[in-house]
Amino acid sequence: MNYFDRDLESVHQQLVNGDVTSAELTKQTLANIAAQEPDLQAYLAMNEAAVEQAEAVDAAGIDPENVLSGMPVAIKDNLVTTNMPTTAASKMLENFHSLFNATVVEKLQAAGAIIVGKTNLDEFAMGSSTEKSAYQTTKNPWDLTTVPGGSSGGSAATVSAGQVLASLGSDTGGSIRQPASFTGVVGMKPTYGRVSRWGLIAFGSSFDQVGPFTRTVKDNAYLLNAIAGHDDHDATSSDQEVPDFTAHLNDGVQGMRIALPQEYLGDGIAPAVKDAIRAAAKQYEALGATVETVSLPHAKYGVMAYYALASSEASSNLERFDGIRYGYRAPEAKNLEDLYVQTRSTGFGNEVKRRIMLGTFALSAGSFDKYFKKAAQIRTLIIEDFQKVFQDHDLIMGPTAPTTAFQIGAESTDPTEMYVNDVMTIPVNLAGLPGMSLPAGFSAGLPIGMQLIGKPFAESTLYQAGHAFEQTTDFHQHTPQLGGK
Ligand SMILES: NC(=O)C[C@H](N)C(=O)O
Repeated sequence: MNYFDRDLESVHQQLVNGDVTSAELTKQTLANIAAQEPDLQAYLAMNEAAVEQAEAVDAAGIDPENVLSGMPVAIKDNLVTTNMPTTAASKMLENFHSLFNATVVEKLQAAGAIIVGKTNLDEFAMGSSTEKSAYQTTKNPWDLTTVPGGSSGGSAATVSAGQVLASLGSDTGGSIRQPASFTGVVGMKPTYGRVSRWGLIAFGSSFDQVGPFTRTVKDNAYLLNAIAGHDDHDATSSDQEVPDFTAHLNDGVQGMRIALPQEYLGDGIAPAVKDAIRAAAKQYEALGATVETVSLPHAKYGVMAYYALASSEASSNLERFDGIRYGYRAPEAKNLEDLYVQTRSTGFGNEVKRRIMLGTFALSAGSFDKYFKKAAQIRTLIIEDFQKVFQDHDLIMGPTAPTTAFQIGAESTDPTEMYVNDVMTIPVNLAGLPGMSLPAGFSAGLPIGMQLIGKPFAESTLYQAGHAFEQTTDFHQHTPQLGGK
């Protein structure tokens, strides 16, 4: 059993008709995950109570109005849960159990979704390959020798492998969109503030957003319907009205003004990726949209600004992991200072330590103006670049990542090689805009992702344009290597 060729509505219909119960579906889902887990390594924890929870939904009756009722889903292991451990893929949080659920977890459960397990990530969401997990490297279902992207690699892989129809990830600089691109699924990074961050383990608090992975654009809209909205626990969550994100899916792109930034088809982008995006632009024109080349002149400084700002925020957010309040504690410390040093030296992996040091340096008295302040100024210039383009365009299109999935181990020597993966996703986080990746082609058997970027809170426009593209292409219907097993 897998979910290829199925979507939320079709499975929901089976549940409503009684063709299958949520408990049966959940058992099949768990069995399928267990069978593929030795190859895929997408999960860090399974929900022991999943079947019991599904039985409870069956007993209460599947809600015919809610496609998530009784539906198995997965979540990234940096979203806290009371009934499963939360590690953020760090040794620091080995065996950590939260006393509360993340708001998005509460919302999924309120909708009747069955959270089957928690997916692997780069430690504390720092990375673009899941190789930085302290526990395991998730594989890409399209080619098990390649990475699924990151940091939400487990959430992307489980949907791509047909194990669940939906999962949640988080995106600070590309962590939903880049893995979606690498694994051939749909991934949405909502507008900053659209989804509550309460219970998401903080990395870069002015960037982090939770968002869904799905096989189709419509399914993605359903998931965002379920998780969006203001939350009193998160002061940065917006009180903007939450529309029905499925409402405009069939409106098409006739008359839509799409911008294609020249910088997004420049040096460093693989030729096959550029070709796929040019073909997608033609497709949009054929569907009645106009596509115009524009410029985002400061986008190229985005990666530098991000690594100063996000690392600064990380250095502050990760201060709490001191060996006393949470998780891991070094066993043989001589005194308090030694406890801090030993705990943090052995509890954090190298990439996390690198970011903490980078951030601490950028925030230090002698460097603040030179790095942090400069980066904040670049952030403003990038926001202004987008504002200018959006004065006379409805959305921006381009590649999600410069390449398709790379080999495991390929980018492990120079950390900055990994950082440039996010060159086209990071500006979107710097500006707080919504961005979505969807399948737009293949190169040597590996998926290529297209990124659509919208105005603040215009996720509906992205879904509308994404759905129009998906309806006229079949990239989302291909089955990965692992699916043949
Ligand atoms: N968290 C993210 O969005 C991933 C990004 N590649 C980073 O390492 O910061």
